[in-house]
Amino acid sequence: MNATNFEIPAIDATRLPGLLRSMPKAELHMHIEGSLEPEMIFRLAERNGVKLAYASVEALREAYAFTDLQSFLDIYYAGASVLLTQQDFYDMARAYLDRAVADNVVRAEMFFDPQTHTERGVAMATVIEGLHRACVDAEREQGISAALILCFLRHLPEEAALQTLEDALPFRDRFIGVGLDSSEVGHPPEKFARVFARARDLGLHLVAHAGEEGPPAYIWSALDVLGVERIDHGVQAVHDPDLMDRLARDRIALTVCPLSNEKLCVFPTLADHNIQRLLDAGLAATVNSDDPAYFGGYMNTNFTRLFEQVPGLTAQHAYQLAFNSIEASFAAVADKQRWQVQLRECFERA
Ligand code: HPA
Ligand SMILES: [Zn+2]
Repeated sequence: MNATNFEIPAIDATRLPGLLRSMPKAELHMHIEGSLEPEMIFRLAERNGVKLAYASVEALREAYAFTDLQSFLDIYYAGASVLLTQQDFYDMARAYLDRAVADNVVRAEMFFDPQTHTERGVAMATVIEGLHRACVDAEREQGISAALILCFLRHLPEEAALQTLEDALPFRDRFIGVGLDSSEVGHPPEKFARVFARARDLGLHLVAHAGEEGPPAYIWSALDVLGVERIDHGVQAVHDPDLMDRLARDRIALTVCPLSNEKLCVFPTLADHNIQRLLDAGLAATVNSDDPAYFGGYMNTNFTRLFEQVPGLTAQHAYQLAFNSIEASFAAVADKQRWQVQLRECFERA
């Protein structure tokens, strides 16, 4: 099914990797703390006098052998412990936005986890002002449109999320929405009903991780209890035909993360990924990098490896994925229309 009404011209398969790289795209699911490369972790640890549990960049990288979400999160939170000053948050976000620009990402909506930092004594202002300044400078100097989404850690109580939202309100104009991340199983979306209701009253966009490792029921409650506009991951939806119908009917975007799913063993191999099934059922699936420094690649690596490994994916799917990402972004309508024109021209030229 094609929700764009644009049948792309016949494209030689050898041109597909180049197209995947050059097409304009939006990244809607990436955790800025997950863009900390081992080299930067060591540089910041030295700058801030933080002691690391690993002797070298190589030793740290070797520890990136994950069996599930929790095995990753343990290392991810340890890596984030080197972030202390506003400059640290700025440097991390500028480095990611540089990589995004190189991958022809025209819009980046970046998750950040304030509780990971405020629990260590870092001020909310330090986190948000550093990240925000990076967005402003990247936009001005490189033309990328960048925005922030504040995520609550779901393994912590809802009271902590409510307090985090209140603490962030002096910076209300610095982020566009709220999300829900960290350990999924055992922490269903409905645990956060009150804080999402409060965020909605504040006019914030709402998203949540659901159906990464957790069951379809978590996707239903993210939609019907939290009222989210997009589902982060959502790949477990295929186990519930009624849910598939609902997601297709309402064009609820799924922000799918192929290399993340491979590294966290959500699918046995990348070739087993169900993204083609999602797209062919008319769901607004998108491709994203999640935690690019930990999972083996940024946006274009996610696209090119996915299309190398999943045999049925075509140029029409590539167009649909990029179209969906722009459509599902929270950017201004005029910007979205401009990027969709650029996308179409990119395929017409190919
Ligand atoms: O993939 C993820 N899932 C849940 N929480 C996360 N925090 C960073 N990455 C992830
Ligand atoms: Zn994620």
